[in-house]
Amino acid sequence: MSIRVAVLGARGRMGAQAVNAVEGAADLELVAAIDAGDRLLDVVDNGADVLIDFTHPDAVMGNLEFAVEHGVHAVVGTTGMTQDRLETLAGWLADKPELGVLIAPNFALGAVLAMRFAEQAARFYASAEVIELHHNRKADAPSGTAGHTARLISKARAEAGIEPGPDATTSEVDGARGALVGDVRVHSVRLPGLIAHEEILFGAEGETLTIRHDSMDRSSFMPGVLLGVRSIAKRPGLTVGLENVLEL
Ligand SMILES: NC(=O)C1=CN([C@@H]2O[C@H](COP(=O)(O)OP(=O)(O)OC[C@H]3O[C@@H](n4cnc5c(N)ncnc54)[C@H](OP(=O)(O)O)[C@@H]3O)[C@@H](O)[C@H]2O)C=CC1
Ligand SMILES: O=C(O)C1=N[C@H](C(=O)O)C[C@H](O)C1
Repeated sequence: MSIRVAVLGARGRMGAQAVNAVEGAADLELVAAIDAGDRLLDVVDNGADVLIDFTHPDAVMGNLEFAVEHGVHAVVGTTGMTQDRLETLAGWLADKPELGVLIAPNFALGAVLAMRFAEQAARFYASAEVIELHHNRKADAPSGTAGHTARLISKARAEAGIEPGPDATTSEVDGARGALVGDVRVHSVRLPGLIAHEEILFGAEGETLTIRHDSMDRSSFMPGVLLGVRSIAKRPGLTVGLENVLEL
């Protein structure tokens, strides 16, 4: 039996890709393609098992409240999922123990691996910075991926008892040293021509390590999205990060 899927944000850059990916998968059936202003109840009326959300940070929590209320599993790529939001979502899910929600800051395999590699490197380097580069139509900065990467590095360093490395800056034009996420500096670049790119830089005496990932095409996110859709019914509760599904 096929998995019945609804796509939210269906006319957007990612939603349109997700619609095509679902339509191209023999074991999935697209039952609703919904964008801003469309009728959300079609998700339920058309019997969706799983919804995919690629909408907007301002819309995603409302969509998730709806999904949980109506017993629809959710696979979420939309950014803006702060710790407060994750706690709220976990609270909603506590009343629906059979339901699964996957929040993935990045569905591209290479990006997930890059984050894992950065987490592993973090305990060996006191100094680390993240540069993320995206298309100039992106609403949020820093990217969800960069935020997640920075938090992973901060946590790994703290667990290893490492303080962030020295920085002699005493005079700064506002923003020149980037934004602090945890205790990691994150720098955001926005340019037409880019899709989604991230560099994680580590420095120590006499050496640097750079981990870089590039999504050249939004199709790079689709295998991860489909994996999420196929596995979410077997993962009740809240899962944050595709690395957990991949068992990295
Ligand atoms: N996790 C991952 O791997 C990835 C995540 N993303 C994230 O996905 C999100 C979407 O990105 P992208 O596709 O580039 O953005 P787009 O702006 O191209 O698409 C978003 C779409 O969602 C629509 N929308 C807004 N509100 C609602 C709503 N309440 N219900 C249904 N549809 C709605 C928008 O309509 P309108 O324009 O009319 O508002 C638009 O068509 C972003 O947060 C982005 O960071 C992106 C790439 C990969
Ligand atoms: O908006 C995008 O394009 C992307 N958003 C996600 C993010 O903010 O990390 C994932 C990827 O970087 C593309």
